[in-house]
Amino acid sequence: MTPAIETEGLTKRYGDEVAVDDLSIEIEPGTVYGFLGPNGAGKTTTMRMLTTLTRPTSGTARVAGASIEERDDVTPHIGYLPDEPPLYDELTGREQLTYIAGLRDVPEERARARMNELFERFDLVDGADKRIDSYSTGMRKKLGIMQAVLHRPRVVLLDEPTTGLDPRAARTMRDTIAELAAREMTILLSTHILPVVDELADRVGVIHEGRLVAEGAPDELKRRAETGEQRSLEDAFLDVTHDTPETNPSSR
Ligand SMILES: Nc1ncnc2c1ncn2[C@@H]1O[C@H](COP(=O)(O)OP(=O)(O)OP(=O)(O)O)[C@@H](O)[C@H]1O
Repeated sequence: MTPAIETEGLTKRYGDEVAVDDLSIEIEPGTVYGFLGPNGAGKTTTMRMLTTLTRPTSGTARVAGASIEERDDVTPHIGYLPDEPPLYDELTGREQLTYIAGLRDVPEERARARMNELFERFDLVDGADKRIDSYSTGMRKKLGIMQAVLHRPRVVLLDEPTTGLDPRAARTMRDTIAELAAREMTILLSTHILPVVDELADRVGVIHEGRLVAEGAPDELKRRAETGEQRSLEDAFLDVTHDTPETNPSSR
């Protein structure tokens, strides 16, 4: 089966700084892949390369079988929720989604039905016809994920999807992610909220200083951190992301 996401030696430098360093990962279709890492580890930069928003310095990647060098081939298959969703403040939520549906060539009737379903799901029916500049952070986030999945992409990249959400909205977000995965979408989920990954991810990749320092099923990572007592994903995370001058993923 063609991997949903495949990177080979993916590297991004900003001047002397290496934001992403020789990243090679393979994600099978239908997987929720938890992309974990401390602040500045390179998660967002990786997502921006995979969504063709920034070009790698070196290395290659394919998303839904298409090379990230071919923007038009990649973008129809992906949905992206960045940390701060790009929204037009002067539009209403419904107008924003209608605009995105148009860009994505979603037929009008289908877009309308899908929008209504999403407004219901995210408990945003009352806000649908209000201007986005009146939205709270959580409402903006909800609208952001709606526009990321409106066209039912094969691969969804979510950057910190639960940040800024109240517990109920965070629950809806987690349920939605689980449902998208059940529908065979592949999800790359970047977060530093470990329980979210623990609950949802089939596999976890831990990135630290731009490099993949551990990878496996959540339980596998927990076991690796085991020292006789009950260990959590947090222990595993802290174990592999403490500052070391040389971190070799193959030795872990
Ligand atoms: N446009 C840019 N110009 C210069 N440096 C950048 C740029 N974007 C990212 N970086 C640097 O690359 C590194 C990785 O950043 P990135 O945003 O990818 O990390 P992250 O894992 O998403 O962090 P966070 O969890 O804080 O969002 C950081 O050191 C950051 O300062």
